[in-house]
Amino acid sequence: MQKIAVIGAGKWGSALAYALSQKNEVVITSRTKRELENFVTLEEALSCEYLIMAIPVQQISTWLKEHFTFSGQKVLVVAKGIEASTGKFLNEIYNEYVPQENIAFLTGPSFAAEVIQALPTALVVNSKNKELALEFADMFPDFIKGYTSDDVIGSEIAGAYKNVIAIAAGICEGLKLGNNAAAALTSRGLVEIARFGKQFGAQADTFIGLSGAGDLFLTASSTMSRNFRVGLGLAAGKSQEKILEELGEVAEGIGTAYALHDIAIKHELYLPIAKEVYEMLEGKSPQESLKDLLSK
Ligand SMILES: NC(=O)C1=CN([C@@H]2O[C@H](COP(=O)(O)OP(=O)(O)OC[C@H]3O[C@@H](n4cnc5c(N)ncnc54)[C@H](OP(=O)(O)O)[C@@H]3O)[C@@H](O)[C@H]2O)C=CC1
Ligand SMILES: O=C(CO)COP(=O)(O)O
Repeated sequence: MQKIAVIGAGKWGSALAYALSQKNEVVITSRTKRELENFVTLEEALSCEYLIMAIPVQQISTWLKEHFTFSGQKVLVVAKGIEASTGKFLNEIYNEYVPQENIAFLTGPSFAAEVIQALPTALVVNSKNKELALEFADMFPDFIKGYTSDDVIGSEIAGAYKNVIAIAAGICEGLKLGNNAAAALTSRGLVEIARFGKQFGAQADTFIGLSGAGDLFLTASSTMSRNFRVGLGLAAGKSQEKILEELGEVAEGIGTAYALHDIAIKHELYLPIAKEVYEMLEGKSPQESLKDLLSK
């Protein structure tokens, strides 16, 4: 039995702690203390051989700098997003602290609320170290089908970018533009993600699999998605602050839209949906943005 520590007891960290505890010994820690039997100090968590990192992307650089020293741990990063302040991908951030052979990234369509009910789910463990990917995939319980991939950058881009497309899809729904418009937006979103991924060396197949189309279709079609709900809020004319206050949870698509905006300028990339999401977050009218995206 493996001893695993989950770091970050939010929705996803808690759901994964539950899932992994079916076959392994699991402890959990978080910034805010919880009254849980298996809640431990950060120091104790960091001494475990396996770490599940569930801290959101926009906070992770500071957290790693303040708290993390590598001592041989095997790390599975489960967040999805791109750092807004630097445009760095998660694997670039973590690679400053953890060697490539010790790190893996989790992607795929997976609402925490369904994982915690033990509903059937398929996930992908992505790592340059195939043995490590298999080791993590093997830790999942029967209700989670674990796949592996070595396309770290492709799966990471897919997982991060779909949150931005989900915001656009939420706006489309909020504005009642219909099913045709939603399908157009989602499929064009997938093309936009894949084109962006190609620029950074991703494998094309990743985008039609679980990490790409799978997670995009889930997130861009359900009010269970926080990012989709951000879109609904924007369509209703709410401010970013008000939306986040009502949400009470992280929505990585916001920071990622800002990151994509900077990356697009730096690399001169055409990212039409991400650009409109960024502009709506900056105050452009959703009606105007969706018209620019969907009309001639
Ligand atoms: N929820 C889901 O269905 C899924 C989420 N993800 C991804 O997982 C990541 C986490 O999401 P989720 O758990 O849902 O988010 P939540 O909003 O539920 O929880 C956020 C977590 O981050 C911790 N946190 C926030 N800021 C800091 C900080 N400055 N230092 C340390 N810890 C901090 C919080 O700690 P505390 O509460 O102790 O203060 C909390 O544990 C995101 O990247 C998300 O995109 C991926 C797949 C599915
Ligand atoms: O990544 C997710 C599902 O795979 C969760 O999406 P939200 O953060 O939009 O809820």
